This record gives sequence, C-alpha cells and structure tokens, in this order.
Amino acid sequence: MTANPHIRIFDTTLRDGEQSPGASMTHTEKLELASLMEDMGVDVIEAGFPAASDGDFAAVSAIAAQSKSAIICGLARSTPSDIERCAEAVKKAARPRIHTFISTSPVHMKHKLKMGPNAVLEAVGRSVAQARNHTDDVEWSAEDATRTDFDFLCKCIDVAIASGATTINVPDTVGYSHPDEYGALFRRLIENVPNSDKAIWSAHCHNDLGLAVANSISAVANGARQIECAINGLGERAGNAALEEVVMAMKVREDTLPFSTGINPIYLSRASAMVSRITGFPVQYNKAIVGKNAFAHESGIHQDGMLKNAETYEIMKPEDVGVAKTSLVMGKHSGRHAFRDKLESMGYFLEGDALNDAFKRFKTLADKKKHVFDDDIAVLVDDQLAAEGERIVFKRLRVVCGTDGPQTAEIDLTVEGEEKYAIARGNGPVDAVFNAIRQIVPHDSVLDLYQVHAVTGGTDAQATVSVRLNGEGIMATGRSSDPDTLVASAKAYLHAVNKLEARKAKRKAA
Ligand SMILES: CC(=O)SCCNC(=O)CCNC(=O)[C@H](O)C(C)(C)COP(=O)(O)OP(=O)(O)OC[C@H]1O[C@@H](n2cnc3c(N)ncnc32)[C@H](O)[C@@H]1OP(=O)(O)O
Ligand SMILES: CC(C)C(=O)C(=O)O
Ligand SMILES: [Mg+2]
Repeated sequence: MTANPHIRIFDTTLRDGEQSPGASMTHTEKLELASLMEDMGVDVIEAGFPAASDGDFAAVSAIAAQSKSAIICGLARSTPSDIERCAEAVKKAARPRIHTFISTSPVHMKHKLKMGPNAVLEAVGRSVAQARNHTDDVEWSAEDATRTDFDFLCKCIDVAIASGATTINVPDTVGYSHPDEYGALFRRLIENVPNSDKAIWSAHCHNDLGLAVANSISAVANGARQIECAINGLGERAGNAALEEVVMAMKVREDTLPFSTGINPIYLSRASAMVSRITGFPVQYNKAIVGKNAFAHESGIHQDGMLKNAETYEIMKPEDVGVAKTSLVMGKHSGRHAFRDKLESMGYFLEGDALNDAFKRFKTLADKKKHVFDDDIAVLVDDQLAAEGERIVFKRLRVVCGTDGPQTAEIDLTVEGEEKYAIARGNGPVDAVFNAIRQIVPHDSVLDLYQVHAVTGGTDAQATVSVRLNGEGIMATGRSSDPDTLVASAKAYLHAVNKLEARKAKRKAA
C-alpha cells in the first residue's frame, strides 16, 4: 500500500491574516503564534512582509531565528529592494523561503501595475533569479491568477520555473473561482506548463464567495500539493481558506480525499482560541471545527441519538481537535433522555413522576429563558424536592405594579388540596404578594429576612429569593427560584410558612 501524498500546509495567518483590517498583532504575539504553528506541524509559516515596515521585518527575523524545523517564509514584491529585505529577514531560519509575486491578470497589469505583459514576464524572471541568489527555496505567485489569460499564465509560470522557482502558487486572489473551475485550472496548468513536475503546485484561495476551502480541496484533487490557509480563515476581506477546515476535510474524508498533512489536529482548537484572543475577532458560533457549537447539540432527537451513539450526529471526535467533549446543551428543544442524563451527571437520580414533573418544569423554564444552566436545573429540582409533601401549594400569581399603584396581588393556592384565592394590596408588589398569602394562611410570624439574588447571568437570569419567618420563637427559611422575582418571592414565602407550620406541629406533638 502506498502512503497518501503529503499536502504541505502553508500558514499565512501572520501575513495575509494580518492584512485583515483590525487584525494587527504585536511582535510577542507573532512569536507565540509561530511557535504554536511549529508545534502543530505547519510545514511553511509565512511570517510577514518584511518590506512593509521595520516592525514586520523584526517579527519575520525573530520568527526565523526561533524556528526549529518549519520553513520560514517572507513575502516580497518583484522589486529588488523588497527581495533583499525579505532575504535579510528570513536568513536566520534553518529553512528560509522567499515568496515573490506579481499580478498577471489584465485588470491588475493595466490599472494597478501600469505594466504590459512583456514587462511583467521580465519581472518574473528577474525577481525569481534574484531570490534564488539567497536561497534555493523560492515560491512564485501569479497574483489574480484566476482572472488571468491561460496562455499568458502558462508563459509566466514557465519563466518562473526556468528561473528557479520551486513552488508555484496559483492564487484565487479575489475569491472569484469555484471548485470545478479552480480544479480544472490546476489540471490544465500541470499538463501544459513545461517542467511542471519541477515545482510544487500551491493553492491560495480567498473566501469572497464562501468557496475558499472547497476550491483548495479541488486544487489538491487536481495536483496541488500545498495549501495556503489561515487559522480561523483570517485574511483579506472575507478571509483565506480556514486551516482547520482543510486539514479536517482531508482527515475525515480520507476515503475520497486520499491525502495526508503533518498537522496534529489536537492543536486546532487551541490555535483558533489563540488567534481569536490576539486579534480580538470572535469565532462565529457555528464555525466548522472550532466554533462553540461545532460539537454542541440542543435538540432532543439529536441528543437522544448522541447518547445512544455519537456517530449518529458527529463525523469527528471533539477530543481529536482539542475540544474537551461534546456538550448536550439544555434548552427548549431538549428531550427527556438528555434531561435525565444531565440530572444524573449532577447527582440527581429521579424516576417516574418525579422525573416527569421535573422535566415539565424544565420545559416551562426553557420556554422563558434563553440559556438554561446547570445551576438553573439544580434549583429547579431542589425546589421540587422541597415542595413535595407541603401542605400549602402555590398555583398562580398575578401582580399589578408600576408607578401608578396601588400595587395589587391576586394569588391562587391549594391548602391541603382545597383551592383558595385571595387579592390584596401592599406597600409595593412584594408586600402585596405576602399580604395575599396571609389572607389565605393567617399567621403571626414576623418577616425577618427577604433577600433576592440572580442564580445565573443576564436579564433573563433566574432569581433566587430567600425568606426567613420568625413565629413563636421558631425560625424557618424558605427559598425558591424563578425567572419572575415575584413568583420566586411567593414560593419562598410559602416554603417558609410550610416549614414553620411543620415545626410548630412537631413542637406541639412533643
Ligand atoms: C494579494 C496580496 O495580498 S498582495 C500583498 C499585500 N500586502 C501588502 O500590501 C503589505 C503591506 N504593504 C505595505 O506596507 C506597502 O504597500 C508597501 C511597503 C509594500 C509599499 O508601499 P508604497 O511604496 O508606499 O506603495 P503603495 O502601497 O502605495 O503602492 C504599491 C506599489 O507597489 C506596486 N506593486 C504592487 N504589487 C507589486 C508587485 N508584486 N511587484 C512590484 N510592484 C508591485 C504598485 O503598482 C504600486 O506601485 P507605484 O507606487 O509605482 O504605483
Ligand atoms: C500574495 C498572494 C499570494 C496573495 O495573497 C493573493 O494573491 O491573494
Ligand atoms: Mg491572499
């Protein structure tokens, strides 16, 4: 059996990625990222554009100096001064590469470079030869290759290879191509360019139409052996092909994409988090491989499938890409299987009616609340367990409050199974609620403490209310939680009344 062809992963997060508006990185951050890239197994690190600034030059030089085994590459225009500066910056690397480029499309040559095709051809030969004077690893790129006349592109590449280029990059600079077309371009170029076997062919795709990863994969299927990509798909405009996506596409679909890379995917999650932290660009929740939701399931049918066998809804293992584990997120789409599993993981073992009741209460809460956290579930179950066997049971509450007053509360309770209703006013909504309860359950105890705090964050957080009553020297504290603070208050008060009554009865019996 022959080994799968090796696809070189060329990471341009530090060069094309940094060109993304707002993504500038400090010297130290660049070194930190380059070091992680080496650990991860990146073959070529494009560390920057040394002629761009003294800062860029210093960063490329430092990355070259700290490098161990990866190729360290700098980008240069075809101008002699850019190439000299780049050569100087990468020279300390164990494996230095100069990457030089010039545009070849009619629109770029005419309007941007203001050069004719012959002048461009001359620049290709001269720049590659100059770069070869410094290193035997020279990459040449035809900027805007996908909008370039095919015959002219072939001529340029022919000259680049003849002048010593060892890697030929065919960028889809403006993200214009689509997979069939881009793959066919590689096939045609490799078939038509003389000495095409003397160079490694490289894909560099932008994501303006959301096709960067698909185009890169198509290039590989048609002869490319290097993919230029960036962590989190960072890069000019809509970005470059995302490194984590191209790597995992080839790994997961090795059956139809028989290629290998040197990347250890366990680092993918960490690399993504590092780039996000450094640039301040958040990772989209539904981003493939590294998004917060890439291994999270909320809907009941999927959660049930996942609990039975993870292969039902996951095509790769989260731990393979450095994500601790799949998360079954509890929300309004969750089902009973996942709810029970969650409870058990939190140490609650409910069965039968208790489980059904808790599940019903959980669904009611999830309908009201966007995020149901473990703490929310804990108080929900604790409340239910505490309420079991209580004499006075809360049913319904309606409160009128606001600036115009009077604050009024209407409450429905059952006392030993018998339905009771009361309406009362108060000095504020909480007072009105407690007065209404007192009408149904008259008692002499005094309110010692009333405290509210949020269980979880956000304006939809559950409020936990604690109420302490003191009657005839006996104290009882009630506690309850609900997204509605007044409902939590009523339930906490009743919880305390129930406890107080039970304690008084115990004392009498003693
Ligand atoms: C598709 C890509 O990603 S290309 C890489 C993009 N990266 C960058 O631009 C890196 C950051 N750039 C910079 O710091 C600056 O643009 C520099 C230092 C490179 C050049 O700065 P300046 O000399 O002020 O030129 P400016 O950026 O305004 O214009 C670019 C010049 O380079 C020319 N040019 C562009 N590409 C090339 C090329 N590959 N080879 C030769 N000349 C080129 C343009 O025609 C223009 O020339 P002109 O001044 O004669 O009109
Ligand atoms: C400089 C080249 C490789 C580039 O970034 C592009 O064409 O997108
Ligand atoms: Mg680019």
